[in-house]
Amino acid sequence: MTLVAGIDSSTQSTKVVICDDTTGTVLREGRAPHPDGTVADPESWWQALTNATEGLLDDVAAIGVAAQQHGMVALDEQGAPVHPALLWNDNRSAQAAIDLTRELGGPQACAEAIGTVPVASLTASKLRWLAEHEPHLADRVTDVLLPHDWLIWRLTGEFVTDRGDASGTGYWSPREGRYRQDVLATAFGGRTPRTPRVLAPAEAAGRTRDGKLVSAGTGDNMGAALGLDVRPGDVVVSLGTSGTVFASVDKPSADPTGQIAGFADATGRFLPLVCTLNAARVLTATAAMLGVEMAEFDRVACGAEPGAGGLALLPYLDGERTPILPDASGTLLGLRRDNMTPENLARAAVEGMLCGLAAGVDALRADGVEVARVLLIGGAAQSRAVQVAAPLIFGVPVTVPAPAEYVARGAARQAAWALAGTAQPPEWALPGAAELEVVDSEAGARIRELHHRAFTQVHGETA
Ligand SMILES: Nc1ncnc2c1ncn2[C@@H]1O[C@H](COP(=O)(O)OP(=O)(O)O)[C@@H](O)[C@H]1O
Ligand SMILES: O=C(CO)[C@@H](O)[C@H](O)COP(=O)(O)O
Repeated sequence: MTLVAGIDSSTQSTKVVICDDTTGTVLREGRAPHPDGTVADPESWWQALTNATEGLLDDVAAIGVAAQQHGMVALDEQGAPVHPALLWNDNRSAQAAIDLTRELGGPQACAEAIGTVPVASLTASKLRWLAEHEPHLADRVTDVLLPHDWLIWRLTGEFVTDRGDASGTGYWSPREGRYRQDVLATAFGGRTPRTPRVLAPAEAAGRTRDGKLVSAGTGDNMGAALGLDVRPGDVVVSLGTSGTVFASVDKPSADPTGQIAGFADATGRFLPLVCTLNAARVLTATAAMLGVEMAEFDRVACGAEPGAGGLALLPYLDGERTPILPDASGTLLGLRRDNMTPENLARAAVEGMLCGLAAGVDALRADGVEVARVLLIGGAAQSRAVQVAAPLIFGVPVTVPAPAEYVARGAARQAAWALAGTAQPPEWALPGAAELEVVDSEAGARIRELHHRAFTQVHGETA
């Protein structure tokens, strides 16, 4: 049996799976936490990767790495970061995104050029922030990498990336399949640092010092799409640190409203994606406020009726990316003496988080994406309260794949693909799944309406 490793270096932790390359069966797993925060020393990812893979890689033939998207790793001539990496969830670049959008000719021109209207998360916005606020550091930058590119560089010594992660920079065009040096120069005050070579989906990045093949790697959402083998009609909702909604399609998106980021995927297709800043941590923060563990939180939330007695939580605890409200905070509306219970509050947290993602499903549908079912993954997909509320709020059948690290599985599948050198990735059967049917679509519609009214009341119709 040949073994392949998949590594997911996401916001909160690094996860590793060791799989059989022909079936995808997971034989061993590892994980290690990342420090909290919206900036990071890339060395902390390397340390976590080293800890999470300890003793797991000896008999592995190939390695794939998927990581959190967009993070700005700006290196000097010696290969040292000139500034701690600014992560996707760091909002200091919000004004830079607005300025960059204007300089590039407005939202429509941006969507056409780079597939996405810049928001604070994009690497291009972060480079603009660096150029404006730390010009002496910007002058020293020779290479700009993303988190997965940096890890691949540490593993192989090569400066390479893939089209999936490149499409999240804001200076690589999914439609044209090439870097837009003009956009990079505009973002970075006329500077044009080197960018990593974009590999084909099954191309290898290189080898580790001890001879293991390393595949191109990709962004974590592209990794999940590969790990789930997403098909037409499937829309994935991932409830990790971020909440993401995405699908695999054959044409690039160009949404001038800025809701949908028109990314590329890791197979040669496209991955329109809506991303919220507030997902699993809305639940953990609410649980902490109620003074309960997550298992108890689920029990409490399931004790409330759909609609949480009229409570609506707009869960913008870390600001928000979609809708574009980087400076927002959370709002709880509808409190009365008779509905002010822990049960309703817990349920409102679940419903508020899911309503933001349901708006993302609507946006993809409006963009022409077929929505036959939602595939629910990520840490918070394991919450029973989430599983109860999700079919109501999404209004379509929800499939919860067996608990697994799907980003890491996608990275492992890419490694197996690079090893095989075949035209298509290996067929890996998915482990079992729970199917959740919509039981009361009227209750779901009422919850969506409650949140829409709450949103309009606080942020206006067009925010
Ligand atoms: N049963 C659960 N209910 C709610 N949240 C959960 C549950 N299990 C894990 N989580 C949360 O999921 C998050 C981790 O999800 P994950 O998809 O691994 O995130 P990321 O990939 O962004 O690091 C953590 O915030 C964790 O607290
Ligand atoms: O910025 C995005 C997508 O555009 C995020 O989805 C990041 O890629 C972080 O992912 P998680 O750590 O939440 O999985």
